[in-house]
Amino acid sequence: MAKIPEFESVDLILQNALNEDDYKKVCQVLYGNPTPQLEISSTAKDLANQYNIELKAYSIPAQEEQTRKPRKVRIGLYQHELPILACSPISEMKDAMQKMAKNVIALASKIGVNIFCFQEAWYMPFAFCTREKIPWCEYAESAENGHTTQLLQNLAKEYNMVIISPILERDGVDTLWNTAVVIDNSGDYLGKHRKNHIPRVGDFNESTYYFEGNTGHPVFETVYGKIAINICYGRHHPLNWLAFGLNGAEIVFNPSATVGALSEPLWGIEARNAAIANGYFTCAINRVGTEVFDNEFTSGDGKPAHRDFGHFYGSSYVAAPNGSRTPGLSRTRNGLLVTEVDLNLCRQVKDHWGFQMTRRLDMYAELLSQATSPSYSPQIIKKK
Ligand SMILES: NC(=O)NCCC(=O)O
Repeated sequence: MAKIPEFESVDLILQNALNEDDYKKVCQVLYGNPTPQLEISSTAKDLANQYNIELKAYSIPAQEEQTRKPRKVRIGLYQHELPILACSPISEMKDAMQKMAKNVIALASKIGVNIFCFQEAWYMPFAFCTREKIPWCEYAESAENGHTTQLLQNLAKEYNMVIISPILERDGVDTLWNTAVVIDNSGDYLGKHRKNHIPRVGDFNESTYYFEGNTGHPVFETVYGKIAINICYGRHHPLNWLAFGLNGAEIVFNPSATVGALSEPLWGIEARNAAIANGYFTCAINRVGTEVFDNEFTSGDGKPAHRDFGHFYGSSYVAAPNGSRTPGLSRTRNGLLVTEVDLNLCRQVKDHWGFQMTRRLDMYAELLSQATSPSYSPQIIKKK
């Protein structure tokens, strides 16, 4: 049966269906305060066209303050499909990915990006659905000094950019992890975070490849702000988001790989809700395209075996603590989303809403510690 072509974006459907005035009203309700477009130079536009990258740039402003200067930071999120076939030789895939990384980071630098983040396991096919170990485990690298980290260290230094690189990590005793490496703007390795929550749902059963992370909820202090990474499936866990907030994050990145049939209705909600609840910016980045493998696999759901996972729907976006968000990138194309945020907005929203002041952590801490006990009995009141 012929596949129905993927539509480009909900945004485009709305824009085409509504007149300008109605579109503005709908956006005000759906997206919150407007996120004005940033000007992009013709050099950057030409480069984006040459690389076939959708390029969008917005700003999320804050109010001017009397006692603090604005803290403007440009965030770059890059979503992409595989540049060559999923089952191509690993060295060819890595070469193609490295070339792509060099191009897109050079492009990001032309728009003044300060912090750049790739999607989950960005330099490889998302092959965990196959449950085959060979060759996919061969993609794993050292977080501290693997080839990918080394390449990005050079680029970070060249462009004075903090780079977040989500990889498949192989540690010194051959344990694999799903890890985000943080490289600072001078090109130094700053640290890493390992994915805390591993999905076991349908084809997203990654548990045979790597363990639940053991790095807690680190926040990385960079010259551009305090940043953290909540990798993919962790976005379904509100306490995971909370923990990064407790440690002082101002921007939390959610590098992901997820498909439409599974999660698309949740996509626009979860990272945005986390921004509102925790008083920080969130950046949701998803893969694009359909990755086809040589060998068939099943999903353990009684349906026929298949060779692809489904369509990774892109739609990367940035959400602010006041609930406003940028439009999403396309569902079908490689894209670079640049968003200029003023980090002062975090405290302004905290002062306005008082969510942090009113949150009763002590009450929840007590409940959570009781709920982790095997003798926990839920507090239910019944009619006698
Ligand atoms: N990579 C990954 O964690 N995918 C899970 C799918 C989802 O959470 O939407």
